Amino acid sequence: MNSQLIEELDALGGEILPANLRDCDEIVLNQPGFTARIALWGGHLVSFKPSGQEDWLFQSENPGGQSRFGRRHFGVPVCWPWFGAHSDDEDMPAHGVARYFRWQLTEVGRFSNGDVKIVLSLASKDHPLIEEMVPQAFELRQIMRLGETCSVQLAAANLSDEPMMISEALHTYLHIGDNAKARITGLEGCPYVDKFDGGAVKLQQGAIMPCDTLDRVYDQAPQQVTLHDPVFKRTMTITSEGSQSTVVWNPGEALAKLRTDLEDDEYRSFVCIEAANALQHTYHLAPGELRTLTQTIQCEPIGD
Ligand SMILES: O=P(O)(O)OC[C@H]1O[C@@H](O)[C@H](O)[C@@H](O)[C@@H]1O
Repeated sequence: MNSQLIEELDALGGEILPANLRDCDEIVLNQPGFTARIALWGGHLVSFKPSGQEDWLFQSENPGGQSRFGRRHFGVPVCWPWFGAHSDDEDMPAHGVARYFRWQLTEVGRFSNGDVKIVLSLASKDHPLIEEMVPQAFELRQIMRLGETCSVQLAAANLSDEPMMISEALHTYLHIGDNAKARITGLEGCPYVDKFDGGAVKLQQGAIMPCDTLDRVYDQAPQQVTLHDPVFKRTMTITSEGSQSTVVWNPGEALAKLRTDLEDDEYRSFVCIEAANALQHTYHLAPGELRTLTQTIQCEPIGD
């Protein structure tokens, strides 16, 4: 890794530590107001923990599948260039390739208001296996902005001379005190595809509560959704830009027990609210085109 970047990270109060995640390095940031961790494997923002608060992001205790395409459940995985199963090849891993490769740290600094800026990139040309799996050349960049709020912007460029078919998500695992008590508002009246009910199309009636056994792709969703957590006594506002679908996922008890890459009880401690473009919002990224998808989390305490 470039020594200037390491010096810049050091000046920010950050360091790179060897982690146990696929033996890949992790960036650890210690700031006066928060700590954060970013795994270069998969380019995951793993943890964002403001001082005196519970982490905003969930991390599974389970190390996940140890194969090349083993899944890990924490932080903000990037699903790209496909969301869910591959459209015509069942041997391809779920949710694309971006979360299974090592990203490069390319920039470290601050925004003008003092927020920390970390930029990671993943270029297909640097990974022969990606070139085998995805015919078109591309480059991805994530700009993480960490301060009073926490945001991830994914920028994707098609560097080939053919269009690319894209579905995508920032698959954020939000950390909650108890999924039976947490509630999501903002999606009332939106149509959704219920993946736990054979893809039936339904209309959201009222708030989502409990946050249990949900695998839903919402369409025409507003760009802002709120997660109310009476146990951690906070509300999180999740704002998306560049997203036409909002995915809400919690595996529930039965599915969690079947999974070997998640501990049995962990479904109680997270709900995923994902900024996405999926199903009918799959789109063509033209040669030379760049698109961005952004998700920002804000958090407010709930008084007693
Ligand atoms: O286990 P994975 O591949 O990380 O995916 C978790 C879930 O991610 C959600 O976004 C999908 O809608 C679910 O169908 C999927 O099960």
